[in-house]
Amino acid sequence: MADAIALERLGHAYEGRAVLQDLSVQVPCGRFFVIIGPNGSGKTTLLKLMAHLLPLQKGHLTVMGRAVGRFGARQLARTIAYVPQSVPATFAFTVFQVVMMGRAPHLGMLGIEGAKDLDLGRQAMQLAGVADLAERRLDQLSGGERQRVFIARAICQQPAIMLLDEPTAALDPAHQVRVMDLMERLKTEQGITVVMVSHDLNLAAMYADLVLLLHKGHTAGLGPPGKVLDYAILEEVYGCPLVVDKSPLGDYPRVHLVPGRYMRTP
Ligand SMILES: Nc1ncnc2c1ncn2[C@@H]1O[C@H](COP(=O)(O)OP(=O)(O)OP(=O)(O)O)[C@@H](O)[C@H]1O
Repeated sequence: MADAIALERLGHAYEGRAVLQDLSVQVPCGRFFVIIGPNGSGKTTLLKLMAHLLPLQKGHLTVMGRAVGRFGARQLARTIAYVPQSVPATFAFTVFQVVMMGRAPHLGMLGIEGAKDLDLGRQAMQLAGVADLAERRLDQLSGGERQRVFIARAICQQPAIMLLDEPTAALDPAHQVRVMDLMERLKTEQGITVVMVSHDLNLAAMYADLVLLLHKGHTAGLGPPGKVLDYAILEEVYGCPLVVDKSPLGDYPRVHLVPGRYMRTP
């Protein structure tokens, strides 16, 4: 299977401080790929590099077999949709207007939306569960509602690859499952490649085909959840005790945090 994204010896530094080092990773087309790792391990930086929101400093990055720098902005926007970690609340547009921005790379010279574009916008709002908020302004929404609006915008963009930075962080359990199920459906029914940063190890366990565990800008684990979500690997990377057992729902690892009081010796 071709790779949706391939990194070769990728490195990145901010003001001379290296945050990603020598990363070589392939994301095969049509897979659900989840990036996990401690705070500051480089997950968002990696996702922004994949989206070409940060300039490539070191190494190679190809998207659908083509060097990322060789894409025009419009072409890249038709290929990749990016949902940021936090979205500005002070955005004086309505939900529907924001969702329709996802159509921009598909519109003609005059930028006029047709009936098909408007339908796709409404469908995307339905799928992300924000249809009833269509006429509300973004600054009148809760954090979780705003997050779902940006997911709707990404769906409306009809990309081949979805990059999502902690899309479930502000969501209640029902909306978390809804977003994860939706991404799984986009993968299964439309062959979309989903790359997601998450701190939720159990969501990663249940939905990911492949998990990348980052530690201080390096790969500490890469493979199916059953291989990467191993307690010894996780404890070493996160630096805290964890218990991993088997989910009652199926053949998935399940990760438990361990309260400090269980670690004290009597
Ligand atoms: N614009 C920036 N300028 C300087 N340093 C930055 C910048 N953005 C991120 N960093 C630093 O780079 C490192 C990696 O940051 P990044 O946001 O990629 O981590 P992360 O794994 O996504 O973290 P988190 O789980 O907390 O969201 C951190 O040490 C962070 O402080």
